[in-house]
Amino acid sequence: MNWDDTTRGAPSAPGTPAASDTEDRLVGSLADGEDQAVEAALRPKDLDEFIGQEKVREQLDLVLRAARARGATADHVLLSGAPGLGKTTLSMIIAAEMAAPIRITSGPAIQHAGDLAAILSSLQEGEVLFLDEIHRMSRPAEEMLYMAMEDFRVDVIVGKGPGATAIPLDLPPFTLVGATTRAGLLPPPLRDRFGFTAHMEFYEPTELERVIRRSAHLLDVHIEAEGAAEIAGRSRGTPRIANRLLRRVRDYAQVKADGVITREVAAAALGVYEVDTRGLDRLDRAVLEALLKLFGGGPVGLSTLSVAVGEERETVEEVAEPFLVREGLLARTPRGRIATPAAWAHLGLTPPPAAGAGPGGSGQQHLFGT
Ligand SMILES: Nc1ncnc2c1ncn2[C@@H]1O[C@H](COP(=O)(O)OP(=O)(O)OP(=O)(O)O)[C@@H](O)[C@H]1O
Repeated sequence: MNWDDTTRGAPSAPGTPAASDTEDRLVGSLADGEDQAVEAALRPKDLDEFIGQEKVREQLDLVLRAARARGATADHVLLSGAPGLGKTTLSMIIAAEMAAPIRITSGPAIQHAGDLAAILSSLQEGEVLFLDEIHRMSRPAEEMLYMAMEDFRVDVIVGKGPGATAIPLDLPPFTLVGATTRAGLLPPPLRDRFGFTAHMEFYEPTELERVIRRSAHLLDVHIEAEGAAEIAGRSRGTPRIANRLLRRVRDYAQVKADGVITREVAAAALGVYEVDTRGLDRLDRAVLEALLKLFGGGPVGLSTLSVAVGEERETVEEVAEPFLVREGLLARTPRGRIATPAAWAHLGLTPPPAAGAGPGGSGQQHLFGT
């Protein structure tokens, strides 16, 4: 495997999660330094080991088997889905299943067409090129990629201005695996050049339980089924978060218990880290509590809500809200943010009369801020 060392740590750009999602959040979905160090050991190595995503697995299995039977390089693959759902892992599995080497890089690392030409021209026949955050590649690089994907050829421009010449360069057949959190951000000409496109969904708690039990086994941690279920329920549908919570619970079990992760140990450990039964952390709960306790469940404007929580508007909007919306706890409406009945129930509070009717609900006449 060949890691392109410019891959990580590139500046963020529009379309990427807010910086605070990467910083000291146990339930953040982006990889932190510790995740990167242990993830390699926890990655499933083949499709059989890969848990969940049944449809994607079945379809990919067919694509790869057929290519192997033809003795051909596999079609280009586009994987879309939230961070931490297994896109990098699947790209490595594709390479392993095709017995091919893999090169890993990312869109932000390729700012010039020349960067891409250098990578493409050094690929071996059949190699898998994993391009993470493909939607963040520069325009000239993207255009070079069109021809490379379709004709296995690039035009290298030598010189500048009227004297510039395009020198065609043949490439060995390769498989591009592109990953993106937002397939909708890809220009159609790029999207259309992928032979197989898969969207990865958030995982069911039962699938995350299997991820956690498998990881516990690899980390040599003793975990009971109920302990795994407790962690799975708080993992926000994301294997990366499940594995991270498992490591924190393991620490707690080692220091405060006899090393075994039971339901009680998992619940107590995650209580210490302020990750609640649905996977909400301190920030998520602060937003919900302000919405319910200060504004009667809304509607309330984002700016007002952010001031009440003491956070930047962007942090509330980009870090806390997406998960609250996904969980059906908060709704964004043209009149402002509204808590749903599930939010009142989750915080154990009683909605005021005529409140808590959810999006489009009646009786909520007050509008705080904008
Ligand atoms: N289906 C799965 N079964 C078991 N473990 C998984 C699965 N999917 C992901 N994981 C684990 O979750 C962690 C994160 O996965 P991975 O790095 O592949 O996510 P990603 O989607 O590429 O994230 P990013 O977009 O941030 O790069 C890895 O440690 C991997 O082992």
